[in-house]
Amino acid sequence: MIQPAGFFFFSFLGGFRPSCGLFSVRSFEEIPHTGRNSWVNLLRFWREDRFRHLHKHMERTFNSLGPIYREHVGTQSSVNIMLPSDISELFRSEGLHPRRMTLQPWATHRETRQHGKGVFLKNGEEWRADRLLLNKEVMMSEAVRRFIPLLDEVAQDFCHMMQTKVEREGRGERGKRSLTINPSPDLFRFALEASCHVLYGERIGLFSSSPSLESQKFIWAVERMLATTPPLLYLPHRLLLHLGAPLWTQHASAWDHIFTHAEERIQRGYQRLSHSQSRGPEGGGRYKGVLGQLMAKGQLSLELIKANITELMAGAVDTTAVPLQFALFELGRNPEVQQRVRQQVQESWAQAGGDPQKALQEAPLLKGTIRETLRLYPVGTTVQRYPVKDIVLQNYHIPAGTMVQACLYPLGRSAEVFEDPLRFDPGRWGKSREEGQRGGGTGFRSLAFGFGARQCVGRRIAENEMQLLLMHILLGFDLSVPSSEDIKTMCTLILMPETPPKITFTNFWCFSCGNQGSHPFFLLSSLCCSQKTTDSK
Ligand code: HEM
Repeated sequence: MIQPAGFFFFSFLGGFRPSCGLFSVRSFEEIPHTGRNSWVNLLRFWREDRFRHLHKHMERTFNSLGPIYREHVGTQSSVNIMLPSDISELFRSEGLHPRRMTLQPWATHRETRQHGKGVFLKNGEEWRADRLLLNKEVMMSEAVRRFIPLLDEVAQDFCHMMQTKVEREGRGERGKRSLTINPSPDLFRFALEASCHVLYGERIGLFSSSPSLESQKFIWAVERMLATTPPLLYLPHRLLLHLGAPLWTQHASAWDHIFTHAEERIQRGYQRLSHSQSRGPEGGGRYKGVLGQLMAKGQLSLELIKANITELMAGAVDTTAVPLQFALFELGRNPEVQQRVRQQVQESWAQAGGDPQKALQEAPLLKGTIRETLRLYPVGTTVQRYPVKDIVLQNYHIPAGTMVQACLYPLGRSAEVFEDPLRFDPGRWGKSREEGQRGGGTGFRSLAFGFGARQCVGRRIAENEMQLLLMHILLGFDLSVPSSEDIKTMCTLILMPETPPKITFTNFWCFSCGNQGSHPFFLLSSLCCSQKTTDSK
């Protein structure tokens, strides 16, 4: 069994202590709870619309019951925690194959519809072996180096599309035109275009004047799947399935659409790959996306490749499009922060000589911006684990197999964990661990992508995709917001704004030569023009 580095050392220090001299461990039953009757609790959830505001409900409950509580709602029971020290203890006790709560309705759907039955339900060593093969194509630095240019191309195209829009529809004098829009639909298109480029190695033309209806339908299907999942987690969904409940029907048809979309693209990718292989070595040199890599290597069966690509596609769009909305909003309402990040980005881009990966490496505030956004607005509000051995949290005994949830929304906004928690400060992540972060230094504060063997497999795609887009936006536009009031949020399966925020984009312009934003040297006209002179030599 493979364990994270340091596991044995930590388990030796912090393993389960049934009771120790000074204070004895309290029983599981003594953990504060929100009510023992899970069906009464479920009714309360429905009545008070708590599914939509689960993150706020958790925050309130921690405030009233303390840093650990039990909750029983419908078919789900969990122990909820929020302090980094407890979360680190939980992750130390995870096995190789924690079951993930969110996959249950999906798994039932797959079983009943006979879609590659069982493919997603692999566990243990078998699952781990597949995941390691997948990691090579999406997580390892060699893979990241290959797909960054693809993401960069889409990010630059997004900015050109936006520039044209601002010039055409914006107000103000030439060179400083502004346009206030809800960027959400464009960000969804960006996320889908970027993930298709990386996964299938092909562009799907979503920035063209007539983007395909098929792609828009895919975006709607993912939204519907996410929105219908939370209630299904708390209800006996096999029963719903047999009753033909509308919620279940919507959920199932959304999944069917996602599977069909992925199936068609995979089929096309497969044909392209066979075609290029038949043309001999000269056809095989170009990077063909994750799908092409997996097919060319042939280590996973076609069934498994399909399953993994479908899962990646389903997880790829909303997860990045939504935090980008929050990031633009926070940068827009914090102009000094925006200027600090922009300055770093300008310098790093100027020094990187057009190499996007180098530019990102030299601009840590961009990474800080993403971390800070996900601290305040975690896409997934919880990370769940089933410990494989008994553990002690807050001096309560937690039996192996209990579902324990690390609650990221209350964690990210806790004054016990973060100094001035509501301040948007990308710089806090570059500081030494103790600065800007409270409560001792075990880490486990930035957990938006989960942790360990089962952490988000799309993490590197997501981080680079979001950073590249923000980099080009900051190079090309000044951002502001018409209203700096806090955004009201709601939970579907992911945390999102109740109403997408409006953002004002103002084009930058070099007054000397007329170069427009997104040009690396746009602001300092001397740099812009000197670059032109150098180029023309
Ligand atoms: C800001 C963006 C994203 C966030 C915050 C995020 C967050 C997460 C989290 C918390 C998990 C569960 C991890 C755990 O239990 O330890 C997860 C799993 C997963 N994510 Fe992401 N994700 C993001 C973007 C993406 C993208 C872009 C993709 C696909 C390209 C993706 C695909 C997946 C998949 C397939 C899993 C399941 C992995 C497994 O169980 O093996 N995610 N994600």
